[in-house]
Amino acid sequence: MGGTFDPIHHGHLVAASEVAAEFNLDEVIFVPTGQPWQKADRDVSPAEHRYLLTVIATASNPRFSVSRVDIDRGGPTYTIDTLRDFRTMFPDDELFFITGADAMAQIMSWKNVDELWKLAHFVSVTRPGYVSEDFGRTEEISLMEIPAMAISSTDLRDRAKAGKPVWYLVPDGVVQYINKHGLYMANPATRAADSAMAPHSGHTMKDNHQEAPR
Ligand SMILES: Nc1ncnc2c1ncn2[C@@H]1O[C@H](COP(=O)(O)OP(=O)(O)OP(=O)(O)O)[C@@H](O)[C@H]1O
Ligand SMILES: O=C(O)c1ccc[n+]([C@@H]2O[C@H](COP(=O)([O-])O)[C@@H](O)[C@H]2O)c1
Repeated sequence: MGGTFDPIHHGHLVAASEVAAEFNLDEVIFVPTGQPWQKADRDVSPAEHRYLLTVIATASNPRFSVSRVDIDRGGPTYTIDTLRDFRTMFPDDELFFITGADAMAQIMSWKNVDELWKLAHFVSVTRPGYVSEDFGRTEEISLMEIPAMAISSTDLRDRAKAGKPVWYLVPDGVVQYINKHGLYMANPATRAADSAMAPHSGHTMKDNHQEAPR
């Protein structure tokens, strides 16, 4: 399952879990993007933060793991490269690529799209607000309904910036990592000061800090 994961949230995790159960997958490998070229018009957090957030969020599930291939390759991330790398790493395995309906709707704009179908079977899960589409490629794309999770990373970043809670929309460890590193804050100077702070220093950041639920 590829994604920018800025930050990873329960929508991603439920999608992965549902597809793993439905298709009897041995493992779901989360692949954070290096440079998501179709998001070049917006700020994307450094890959190392997104990678660690993904590791934290998936750590409790023995069938979940995280790959650095797209980050370590460098340059813009194309799924054609991801799948070629995975085919090399797992020559005898059946490969699936998990997307949400919004990502699937854009797939015809992806690099070398005609070759993608030969490298993996695509599973597109439902996502609130988007229409599921298989472009008539019923052999290559499975559409799957999952419990509706109206969560997006964009909304989470906006909430964190506005000082609204993100608790329970993401795993607890993701909230703690966001706090520790001051991710998505309005003021980068404040972010640098906060990320240098030791945990439990007594400092409170009323505008940005995610207060723990009481
Ligand atoms: N709530 C969700 N339900 C189902 N699929 C999702 C959901 N959120 C994301 N996905 C899918 O997960 C993959 C990675 O998504 P991505 O990391 O871009 O998250 P996002 O929430 O869409 O981020 P952003 O709001 O920053 O664009 C994509 O295939 C996307 O369609
Ligand atoms: O290959 C492409 O050209 C391409 C274009 C856009 C997105 N993708 C992949 O789609 C996955 C979801 O992307 P995103 O931007 O929704 O996080 C992620 O693995 C991206 O690398 C791939």
